[in-house]
Amino acid sequence: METQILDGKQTAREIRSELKEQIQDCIRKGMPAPCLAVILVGHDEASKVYVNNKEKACGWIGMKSLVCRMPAETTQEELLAKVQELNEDPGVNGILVQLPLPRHLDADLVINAIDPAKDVDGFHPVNAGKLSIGHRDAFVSCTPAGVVQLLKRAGVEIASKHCVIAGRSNIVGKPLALLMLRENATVTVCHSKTKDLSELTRQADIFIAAVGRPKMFGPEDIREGAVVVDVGMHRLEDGLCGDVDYEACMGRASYMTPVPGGVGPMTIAMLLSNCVQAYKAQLGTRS
Ligand SMILES: Nc1nc2c(c(=O)[nH]1)N[C@@H](CN(C=O)c1ccc(C(=O)N[C@@H](CCC(=O)O)C(=O)O)cc1)CN2
Repeated sequence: METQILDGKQTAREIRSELKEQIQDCIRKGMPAPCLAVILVGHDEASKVYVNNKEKACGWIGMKSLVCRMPAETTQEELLAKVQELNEDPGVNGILVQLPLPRHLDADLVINAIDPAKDVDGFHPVNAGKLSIGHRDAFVSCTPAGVVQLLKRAGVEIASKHCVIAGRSNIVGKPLALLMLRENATVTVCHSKTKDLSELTRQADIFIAAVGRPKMFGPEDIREGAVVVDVGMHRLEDGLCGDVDYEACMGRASYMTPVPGGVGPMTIAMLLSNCVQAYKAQLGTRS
């Protein structure tokens, strides 16, 4: 079987150009450029790469970015004070705190402190709760939103399909299950306590791997012709890979996302989209 690549880089490029147009329209009408504030605490190397990618992406679409780099020793109080300062800054439309935080910091406490109207990661309980009851004005977390956009823009049918998600994290697995339900898929969520995991993944029309274990899934775990989406991101000695053995599944899956170049760039594209959504909503309340 020929496997079609779900090209996240190209799709993210298309989304960025749509957002750039929207921002230029707003600026032509006299509105200020939108601004995304990113807080990076400590020196996690991968986080530095991701924050740099976010900063670059903002520049590409005409969005301002404010990167607050804070030392690893930052206290909970100092971090909460920074979040509050950004909440109160009318020039800041979106706020995110890059995860993971250093171990001594409570991420939930920090996320709860972000104004839900500026929570462009979609992690705040208000936004997560709104998603769970179908409110469409909530910010949806970027990776799940990116997966759905990648599938829809590639013309992959989701409605009535059996979608199996391996992984139940708060930032990917759980919101992704809700989004796929919203798209009328039949959703199965697997996790570390699931028995006969392979029996379930082989039943999937759409299999989404989000377990955080390099190359955990191979051709024996997917049905011939399944759509395979790999949310994993691992830096091994021979380069980046995902949760799926990409080369081994080539020729068995009908569609597959590469790592890198699949879900990752879509995560950033959807972050930009959320920030433009926040910007427009805030301008609407101010006009
Ligand atoms: N506050 C947040 N923290 C984290 C999030 C998030 O959504 N919000 N998600 C991940 C990291 N992440 C975004 O921050 C992220 C990971 C990977 C990529 C990406 O574009 N990957 C590229 C390869 C990049 C490289 O060269 O290493 C790809 O897959 O092609 C973007 C964003 C955890 N933290």
